[in-house]
Amino acid sequence: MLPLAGALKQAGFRHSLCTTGQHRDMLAQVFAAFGAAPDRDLALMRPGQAPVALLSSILAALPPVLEELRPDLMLVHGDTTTALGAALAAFHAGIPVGHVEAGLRSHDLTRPFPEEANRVAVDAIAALRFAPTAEAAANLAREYGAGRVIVTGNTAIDALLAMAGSLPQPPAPALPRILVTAHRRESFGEGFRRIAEGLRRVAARGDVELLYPVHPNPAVRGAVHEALSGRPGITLTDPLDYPAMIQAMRACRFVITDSGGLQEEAPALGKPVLVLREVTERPEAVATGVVRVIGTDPARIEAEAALLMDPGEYAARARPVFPYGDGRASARIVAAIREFLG
Ligand SMILES: CC(=O)N[C@@H]1[C@@H](OP(=O)(O)OP(=O)(O)OC[C@H]2O[C@@H](n3ccc(=O)[nH]c3=O)[C@H](O)[C@@H]2O)O[C@H](CO)[C@@H](O)[C@@H]1O
Repeated sequence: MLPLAGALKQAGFRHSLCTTGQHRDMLAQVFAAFGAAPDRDLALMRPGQAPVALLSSILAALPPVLEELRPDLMLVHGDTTTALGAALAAFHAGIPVGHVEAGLRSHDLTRPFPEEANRVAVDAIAALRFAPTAEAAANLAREYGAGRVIVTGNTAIDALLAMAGSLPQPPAPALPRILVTAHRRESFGEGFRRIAEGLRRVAARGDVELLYPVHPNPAVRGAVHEALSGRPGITLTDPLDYPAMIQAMRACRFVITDSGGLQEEAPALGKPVLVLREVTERPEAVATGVVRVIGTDPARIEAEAALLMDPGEYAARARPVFPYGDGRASARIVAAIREFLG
């Protein structure tokens, strides 16, 4: 959202940046990287808080803020519980909602959980739906008709290209590096055990190193450290700050992940992605061949990683593709907002 905030400011709109504090430790460094700061920090994150408890705190904390600020529009991004809570609170206050990253659908309400349901609910409420792709816009048109859907690209790609452009080319690692992230709720338990076994098999090749920045959610951290800590060829780290994450993507050979953002970012940086999910809401990069959805079967993870170690196969699948935006999403969103507010 920070590129969009910058574009709004430049266009002469007054805005107020409000954070709920969901993932607050990961948020501070993002603001720092963009030289920005929140205007309001609701500081609602509590240890061990389930998404539904966070949702109820947002619904309690936001109304007085909205009452005070009385905005003409509330903008939310993506599929977090924060986005859902903010959209609901704005809707109840009679404030129109603009949804950035609208229309993504895995078409399975339980995967990713709870994000798919969050997206559907936010889109239902939104007065303006900013779809990253034509396919996302088509999903919205099927559900709500074509009105108030604008294909803009994702502001996440604005952020990525701006930040990557300001960083030097990272040095090449000694051994080919595979960047790994996995933190989806629907993978907790058996899914993580299978993913860990797959990663151990990949590391056992001996000709690669795996770099895994581990999500701070205690349910993720515990399981990952127990399964993978101390394994040769596997480095577990704390989450990387955003510029370091971009450098890690640029320096790696390919990415293995269940994340959503990385399915957009890594292809824009020319890196193949193996997705540890059964379904994705981002089919566009899959269609280019740069991203492949492989599930969590350890043998499949091992085999797909082996394929990407093959020079010919790699050359065919490692190229920059930009299905999720050209870095100008914020400008398009600002133009649409200007028209909407009149
Ligand atoms: C279900 C799903 O697909 N939802 C996605 C979800 O994102 P997610 O939960 O899949 O999260 P990630 O994509 O992994 O990361 C987020 C960002 O943080 C960077 N990052 C990551 C690890 C690290 O150590 N250092 C970092 O800097 C990374 O590069 C990226 O920019 O929420 C977003 C908001 O609503 C949605 O837009 C998006 O649909």
